[in-house]
Amino acid sequence: MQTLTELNDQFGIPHVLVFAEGKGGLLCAQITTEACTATLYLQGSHLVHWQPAGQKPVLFLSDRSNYAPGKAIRGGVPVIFPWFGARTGARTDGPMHGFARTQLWQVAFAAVSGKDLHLTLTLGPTDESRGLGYDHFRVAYELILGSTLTLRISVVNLDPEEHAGTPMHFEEALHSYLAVGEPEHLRIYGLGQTEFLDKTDGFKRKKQTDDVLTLHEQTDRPYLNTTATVTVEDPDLGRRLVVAKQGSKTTVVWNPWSELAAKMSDFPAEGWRGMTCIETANAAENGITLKPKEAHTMEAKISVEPFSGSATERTQ
Ligand SMILES: O=P(O)(O)OC[C@H]1O[C@@H](O)[C@H](O)[C@@H](O)[C@@H]1O
Repeated sequence: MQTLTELNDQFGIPHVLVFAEGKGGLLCAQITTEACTATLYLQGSHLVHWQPAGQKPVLFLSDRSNYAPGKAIRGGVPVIFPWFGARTGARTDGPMHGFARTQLWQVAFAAVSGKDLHLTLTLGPTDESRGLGYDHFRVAYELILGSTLTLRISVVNLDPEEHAGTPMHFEEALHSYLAVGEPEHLRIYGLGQTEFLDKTDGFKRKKQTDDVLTLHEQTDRPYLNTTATVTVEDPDLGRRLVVAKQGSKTTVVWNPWSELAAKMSDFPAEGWRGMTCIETANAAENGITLKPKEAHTMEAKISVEPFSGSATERTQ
């Protein structure tokens, strides 16, 4: 495990990148650049805060979140790997949404380029992952923190047997919790004519026929086979959040709404009114299979634009 002293000696950048003890004694990186402020916990490589200069925070973070070894943080951008949701298939053991979000990641690189901080963390096999059957892999997670946020996750199958080795199958998600106004006022563009699994209705496969998605109840939808940029118009906060992506064919829209929120011990009862997740993912039939030595990269880019319209002004 990298100690605080080692982290600050090797990667610290005065006034820009400081490693410190965060909530629950967990190690975190505190970031202040000309363009933004941000906080990332090394457990889970979990970005919990990103705020471009002159903007309100872009990521929702639950004020009832756990901060403890082995427990997932609620909010920010959990890194989901190597399965999405409950594990399915030949083995069904292991935690919901995989082990990556509760493992301690290693800091591998930090540098300022222009107004952005580039930060890379890596995760390799651990006792827990080996016990769950993941022995030969490495994940690199590169964050570019500035006036926009770029999150890039690369996975390589390191099976030593190049030809006779085992293909590695996985799912992944950058589970971004967007901080928004009243969810019913949002207009979400980019998912028209796209099929999704409705997890609130027994995983039934359905199709969104409208160009714009509005939310009125608990929503839990992996949209499949889509590479589209998603735009969230938020009249309450007067901004448009744009989630663009590469190497991703699944987009998940999740809002627990009142009933599920009330059942979540780490979520404020009214928290669902200030968040909606737009997740950049490869899940279900879009899961990735890598031959030995193969790698795959998925990227999400989140940006903020001003928006002065009302919730009902635009129909695209
Ligand atoms: O409570 P967790 O494990 O962080 O998951 C939160 C939600 O994450 C979403 O991505 C899933 O589609 C939902 O089904 C799930 O409830």
